[in-house]
Amino acid sequence: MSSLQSLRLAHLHHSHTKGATTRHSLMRTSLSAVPVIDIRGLEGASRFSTISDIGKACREKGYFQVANHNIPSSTLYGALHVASAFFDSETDEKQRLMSDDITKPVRFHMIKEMVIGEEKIQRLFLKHYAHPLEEWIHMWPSEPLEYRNNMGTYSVEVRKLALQVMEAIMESLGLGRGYLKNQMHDGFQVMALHAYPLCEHTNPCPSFGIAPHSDYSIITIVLQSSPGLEELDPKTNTWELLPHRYDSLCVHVGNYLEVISNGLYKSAVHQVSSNRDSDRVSIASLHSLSIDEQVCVADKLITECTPKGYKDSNLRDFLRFLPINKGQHLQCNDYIDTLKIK
Ligand SMILES: O=C(O)CCC(=O)C(=O)O
Ligand SMILES: [Fe+2]
Repeated sequence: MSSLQSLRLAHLHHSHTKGATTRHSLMRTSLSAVPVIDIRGLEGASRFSTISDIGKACREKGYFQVANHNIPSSTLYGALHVASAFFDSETDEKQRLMSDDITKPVRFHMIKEMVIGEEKIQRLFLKHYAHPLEEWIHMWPSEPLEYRNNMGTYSVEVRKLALQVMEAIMESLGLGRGYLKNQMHDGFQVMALHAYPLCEHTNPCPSFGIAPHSDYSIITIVLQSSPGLEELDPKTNTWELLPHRYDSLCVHVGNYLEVISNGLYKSAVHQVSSNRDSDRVSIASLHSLSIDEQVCVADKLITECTPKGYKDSNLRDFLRFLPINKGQHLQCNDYIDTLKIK
């Protein structure tokens, strides 16, 4: 495939609206403010300065883009292509995987809204567990035919990158390279795929992609087919539109990294605005410890001046928390707020 421009979701040209009241109408800052980490710097003599740059980005922003990772463009495009093809297809697979049960390891969901008495698709969503791959891949969509192969290849590659980044993050916190290494190797990976239809409304577009939220992960790595992801800059309280480069990936500090770091690295609050120029597909890969493994504040980061700020918790606690909070979309920092020791 030569270009992501061909990633069109032709039949999804529905408008998607959500109450403008939920939208954070904050100013956007310039594109250049999003930190970019050249991940090759982790090899060799520049490791120390790269780790320090990663630490600064996590502390000051909670997000950064990764350049020069080893994931081939063909793997990125291949994953976006099958994601798009799945959302675009009319197969029974969607029906088979459709569910409101958020505890299912593989789940397809359609978020619809009433717009002037008419039901419109706001967003399509497919979630699947991804690690260990052999355990889950047979449950993934079997159509399009290349889905499992392309998405499987990407999930393995992005996990390697996530492990490399998490190791560097632990080092940046002064916890050492081996901190939680085995637990992260045995950890959990879930992929959340989204398709956002084109917004048909004229400016200002009243519709909304995903409301502001933070992720239930240590880190999340997002791949997007076109711009739309916006990050809340905690210092300026403004939204930054993530610049779109075809082969760059965005890393978010997730709720569990906020816990481990005792609040030194805060969860990235992000949202997706509606698309006025094109349909959009994204693949978020969420990485955390295994489902029953307790995540605790690192002992080394608990001091007299910085007492333990978060309760111990695990992913299963989060899954239990979701249904009582309507299950679909957490707003901002709903979950992490329940873990804070006040
Ligand atoms: O569509 C995106 O870029 C972001 C998706 C997201 O925030 C998520 O899956 O948690
Ligand atoms: Fe997210």
